[in-house]
Amino acid sequence: MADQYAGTDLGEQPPAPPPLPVLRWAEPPEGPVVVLLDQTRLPAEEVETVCTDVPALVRAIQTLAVRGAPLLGIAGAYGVALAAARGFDVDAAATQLAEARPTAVNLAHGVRRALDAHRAATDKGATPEEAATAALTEARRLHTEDAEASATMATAGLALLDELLPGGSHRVLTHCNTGALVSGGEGTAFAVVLAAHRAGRLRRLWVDETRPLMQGARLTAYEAARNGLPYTLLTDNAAGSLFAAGEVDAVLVGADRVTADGSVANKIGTYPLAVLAKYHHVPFIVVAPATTIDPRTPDGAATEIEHRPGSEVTQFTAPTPGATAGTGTAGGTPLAPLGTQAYNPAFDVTPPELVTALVTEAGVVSPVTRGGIEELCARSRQVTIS
Ligand SMILES: CSC[C@H]1O[C@H](OP(=O)(O)O)[C@H](O)[C@@H]1O
Repeated sequence: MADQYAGTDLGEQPPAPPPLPVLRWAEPPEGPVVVLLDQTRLPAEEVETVCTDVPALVRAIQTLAVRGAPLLGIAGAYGVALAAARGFDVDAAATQLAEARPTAVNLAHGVRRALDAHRAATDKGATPEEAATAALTEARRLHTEDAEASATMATAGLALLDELLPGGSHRVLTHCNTGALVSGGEGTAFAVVLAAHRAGRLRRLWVDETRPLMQGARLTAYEAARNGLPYTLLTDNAAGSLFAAGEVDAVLVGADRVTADGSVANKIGTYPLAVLAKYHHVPFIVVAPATTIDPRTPDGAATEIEHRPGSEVTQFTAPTPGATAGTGTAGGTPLAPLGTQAYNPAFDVTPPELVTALVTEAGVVSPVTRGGIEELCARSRQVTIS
């Protein structure tokens, strides 16, 4: 392929960048808050949003100011801690947080962990302050666990890439954003890409722009640039031609929910990549922490897929405080005639038979089967308990 696509040349490799302040708990004099990097403003601006109550955090989740399955779980847990610390109705807060977005099971999981910690403390006679502290401690534990899971998955994922693609440096295609912006650590699939880069085995990262909210163009390219990766952006509809040209060695994506049979719900546009990978005999690898596995949802058909406003498809909205790109708020630039109806599912489902391997911190499953999922769940409970 013509060398004009040889990857964004960043010249001298910059030193590893400081960690992104993606989400943190703070206790200023006026009371505890959850502070998050507003992802709707990236890459143009690095702006923090301070959430002083649960409705503000719910809005941040719904507008994707904070997003990405593992980080949604962490945000949900801190949201319960925030409600408890500020004397709000904790049960009502937990319901509002868990229902803010339906597909990423991590959100409900994180809310549940903090809520259970709060209830357990209360049941043991803890004061409201002590119960609030218990919820915060659990949120912090989940935050740390996710960072550790990210590092484990990065190592396991790179070992798998080296096993599947011996002897070379890898050309990886990824979809949406799965880096530090979705994680307590360096991410899921993107953490594997980072590990390959640091090991000198990333030849190129192909970055799907990921319509309509452009998580790839806005966020993955931002993380790739700040880490000095050789990356090339492409429109989603250009991916097929890359496979046809033999330019993709592996596909690495994240997940929002892995069901009991191994079906993978992930950003819309993932399923077509899995079909392309199958047709072109390219490994299709899903990287997700065990908190993304949901054994209670039997299969992909039972997975609730979030449908978002059609205006995200029919309009472009320049990043403004609290507005999701394309939400049709004042000032949106029409990309279609006004009144155009748009189909806008935020996720699709990839059946397990199209997944080469599922990489988690509890182990790698390949092929992806119901039994393999059950084994991961059993192992992750052991990991959690230990
Ligand atoms: C590995 S979690 C990242 C996951 O979340 C994204 O969805 P969204 O940006 O709507 O939160 C997408 O599905 C990514 O794969």
